Amino acid sequence: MSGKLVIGLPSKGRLQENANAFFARAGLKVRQDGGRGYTGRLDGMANVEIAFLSASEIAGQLEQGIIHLGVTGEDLIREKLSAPERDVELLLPLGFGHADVVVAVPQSWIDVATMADLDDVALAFHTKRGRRLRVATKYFNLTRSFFAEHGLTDYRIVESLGATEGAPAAGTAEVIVDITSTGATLAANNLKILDDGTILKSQANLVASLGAEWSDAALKAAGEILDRVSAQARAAKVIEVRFAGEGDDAALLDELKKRFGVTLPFGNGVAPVRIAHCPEARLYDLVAFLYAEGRDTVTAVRADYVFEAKNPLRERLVARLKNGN
Ligand SMILES: Nc1ncnc2c1ncn2[C@@H]1O[C@H](COP(=O)(O)OP(=O)(O)OP(=O)(O)O)[C@@H](O)[C@H]1O
Ligand SMILES: O=P(O)(O)OC[C@H]1O[C@H](OP(=O)(O)OP(=O)(O)O)[C@H](O)[C@@H]1O
Ligand SMILES: [Mg+2]
Repeated sequence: MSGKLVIGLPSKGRLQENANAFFARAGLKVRQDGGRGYTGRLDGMANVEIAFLSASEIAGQLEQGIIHLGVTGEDLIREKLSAPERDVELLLPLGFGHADVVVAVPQSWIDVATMADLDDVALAFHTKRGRRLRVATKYFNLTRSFFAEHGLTDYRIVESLGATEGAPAAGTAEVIVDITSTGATLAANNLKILDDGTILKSQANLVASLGAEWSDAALKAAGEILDRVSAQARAAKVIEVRFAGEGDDAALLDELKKRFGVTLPFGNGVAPVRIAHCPEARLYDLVAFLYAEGRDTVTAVRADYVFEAKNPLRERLVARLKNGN
């Protein structure tokens, strides 16, 4: 290995578009080699290599330490890794790729609403038919552990790699475990989610491999990416407000902190320009207050980044790498 930071990104679809947008917000442009190649880079970061992979391959390569960082669904991390707590760190939920892994049964099963009801049905089914209730899924591990937590043992899994929601109507299974986002596919197949049948609320995460070879260059590149991401996220939450200072303004600044929830990123100094980061929802209240205080001009700018040397995200990665190996 070159010692570079290797990042696994989804190679297609909505996950890919959203992952690219996530890096772009942090000022990092994803470039695909040759336009459609399966490798790439981040503009301006010489020590980064990108591998375009399927979401499930990303989970596997994080486990094996082939890639350092990856963007993939939490569902795939929990399903494919034998010891996710030991082998990876979920650094940041990314706010896209939302999908719930759920247990669903035919809507016609009107007296089945909970996992306990399903347990009753499973026992009755076995007794009456002489065979066990079938659950169609590709989430073997999540299904086994969730069913075990609910004391449900009288079933068998039938592997389904696609069109899982069609299994009950096709007669290949009675129950399904699959992901749902809008619920349209379940509804179209006359299925309903059990009241306590949500196994996992998944979304895409930025995930770090703890078993990868972390060279100094790789760790430095990851640190810069995480700093940019944190700075952008912090900046997106506030608006920078400037107004004329009068005297040391200590009392006024204290009042701003109490009444408007602002932070004073550069402290209560004697500088004539006061800089306050105001929650967006409080901006006009703050401006009106400053007018009333005799500050005739207030400007509000959006900071592109609010960098902070102490970054819990980067520190957690470093701490996990120290402890985990
Ligand atoms: N509506 C959706 N359909 C499919 N996946 C979704 C949906 N919403 C979110 N996801 C998430 O996207 C990830 C799966 O992505 P994708 O289907 O590209 O990967 P894959 O399963 O490896 O590839 P393939 O579907 O080609 O086998 C999972 O983490 C899943 O939870
Ligand atoms: O709740 P919904 O919004 O209806 O989404 C859920 C469906 O979307 C996915 O399939 P997709 O069409 O992406 O095809 P895939 O199975 O090939 O990934 C998933 O496998 C579900 O079947
Ligand atoms: Mg898919």
